[in-house]
Amino acid sequence: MIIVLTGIDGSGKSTAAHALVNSVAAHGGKAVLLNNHAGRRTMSVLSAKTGIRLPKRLAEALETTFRVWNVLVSHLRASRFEGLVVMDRHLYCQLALRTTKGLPRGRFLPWLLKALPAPDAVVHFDIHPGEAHRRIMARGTDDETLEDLIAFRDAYQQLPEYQDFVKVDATLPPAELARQLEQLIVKGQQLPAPPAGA
Ligand SMILES: Cc1cn([C@H]2C[C@H](O)[C@@H](COP(=O)(O)OP(=O)(O)O)O2)c(=O)[nH]c1=O
Repeated sequence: MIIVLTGIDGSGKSTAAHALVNSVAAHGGKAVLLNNHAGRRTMSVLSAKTGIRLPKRLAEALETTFRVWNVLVSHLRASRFEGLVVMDRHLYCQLALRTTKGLPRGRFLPWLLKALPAPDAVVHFDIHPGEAHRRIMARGTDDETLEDLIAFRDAYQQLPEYQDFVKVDATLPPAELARQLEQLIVKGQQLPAPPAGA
């Protein structure tokens, strides 16, 4: 079973993904967490340190390359794993990021989404950008502006796939969020159909 977690930075995907995998393992189940990051945090830290800002298109092309590579490796690993696979981020995130940069979806990412095995569910962590921004500032490892987070949230909501995402309230206490995610897995058969073309 493959569960994909999406949502703007600071929405709590990584925290929930770790909690979910640990909880399944604690109950004797098999679960693995696969991270489909695009190197954005590393690039933003490098950019802040060096003062070098890559042109928008080049930065996006690099992110897409990292993202696609990680997604492909994750699906390869998932195909060899018997148990719950939790993917932290996926190609949907890149499609939303492209929108924030005024770029079209293009053909490649939608094609790849269709070609890859469909996740059993894409869970979207819904959060007010202001709260996500507060968390990112407290995390202190990277930097996102409130404006970028608002644009990212709006871009997710514009995705044609968004209507099929399973939305969860990301401001719930982590234990309650974990409980909801575990319920989703237990009731796997009752999950809504995966996003079209995913
Ligand atoms: C889930 C959660 C996370 N946090 C913190 C932990 C992290 O430092 C930060 C962001 O969480 P994180 O899980 O890293 O979010 P994402 O993977 O979506 O970027 O917020 C809270 O303060 N409260 C919460 O309820």
